Amino acid sequence: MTEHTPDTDSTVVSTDEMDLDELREEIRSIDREIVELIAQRTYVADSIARVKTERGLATTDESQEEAVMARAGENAERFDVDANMVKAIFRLLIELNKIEQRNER
Ligand SMILES: C=C(O[C@@H]1C=C(C(=O)O)C=C[C@H]1O)C(=O)O
Repeated sequence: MTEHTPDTDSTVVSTDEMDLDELREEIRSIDREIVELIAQRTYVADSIARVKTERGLATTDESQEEAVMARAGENAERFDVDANMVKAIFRLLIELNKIEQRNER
């Protein structure tokens, strides 16, 4: 059942709506953190690109990509989220990093 409580303006808002707003605020904060972490991952890729240039290494390192993907699967299981979905996201993150590295070199 939906309860109703007056807010500070004395208009009536449902507690269900308040919960929804709070939960969406939580999502908003998480979304910001996700983008911040993607940015951090991309900055590290810039540094890796410089090391690769110095050492004459190729941008793509398949064995490292396999290790990243395996870790993504393990972490998905650890946090009980769909491993295929998490791996699809990591595939995109890897491609994003490689585009960034190619621009950097
Ligand atoms: C970041 C690197 O460059 C590429 C991008 C990777 C990634 O985003 O995880 C992994 C391997 C490379 O193909 C790396 O070599 O570590």
